[in-house]
Amino acid sequence: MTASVTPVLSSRSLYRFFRAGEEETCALQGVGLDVGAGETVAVTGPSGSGKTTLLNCLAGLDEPDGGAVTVAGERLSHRPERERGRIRAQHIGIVFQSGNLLEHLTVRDNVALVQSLVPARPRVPPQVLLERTGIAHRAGALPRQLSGGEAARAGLAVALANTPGVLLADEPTGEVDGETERRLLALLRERAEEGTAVVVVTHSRAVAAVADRVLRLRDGRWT
Ligand SMILES: Nc1ncnc2c1ncn2[C@@H]1O[C@H](COP(=O)(O)OP(=O)(O)OP(=O)(O)O)[C@@H](O)[C@H]1O
Repeated sequence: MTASVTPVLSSRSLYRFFRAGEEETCALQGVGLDVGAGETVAVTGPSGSGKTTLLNCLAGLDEPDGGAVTVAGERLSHRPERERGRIRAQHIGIVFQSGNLLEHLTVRDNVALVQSLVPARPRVPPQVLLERTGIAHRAGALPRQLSGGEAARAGLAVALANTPGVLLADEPTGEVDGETERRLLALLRERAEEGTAVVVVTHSRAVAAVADRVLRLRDGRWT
């Protein structure tokens, strides 16, 4: 897959520090990244190397202490939360380990809610999306009634609900069996082929194998 010339997602020299008492951790130390439309980038690295911190900054869920994030030509970092929320809803789908499902809504209604946030967007009907992610049979279930693998599939359906230009996924296949992993990977590839820029944090070789580029973080820097 060849990336387009203009990146859909960019980070420039990202820094993020965490302070706990006397101790300071430099979770990100000048991380740059450009991801083009249709490109899939896998981010690997040991525990504590900064992968989740990077994804949080790329999603606008966390603010970097230095550097900038740009999505679809708009600066995402160092903007009020309300504006970051708007940019996220328009351009970014997120699959996080902590889950992206609202507990009081069924799987189907979680998808429908996300789609209602940006009404003008062309998109796949919820039922079709749930079938493609292999979770249609649990459409009426609440998140707490799902197994880990089912929750992963439902989470991907929600992340893809608005046909986002950027998909950020933290270990999306962490809790699924081999067959489900193949199915989710096929879906990620399909989205990338339709033009989505995908960044996936993973320890899985199968996931890294389908990526166009595999980047490795260590101590908050690319190695
Ligand atoms: N909110 C926080 N407060 C203090 N330190 C933090 C915070 N979040 C992350 N860190 C520290 O920043 C570093 C990077 O953490 P991060 O979660 O990004 O790593 P990771 O590569 O995703 O790890 P894992 O593979 O174990 O999920 C770690 O040393 C972690 O302890």
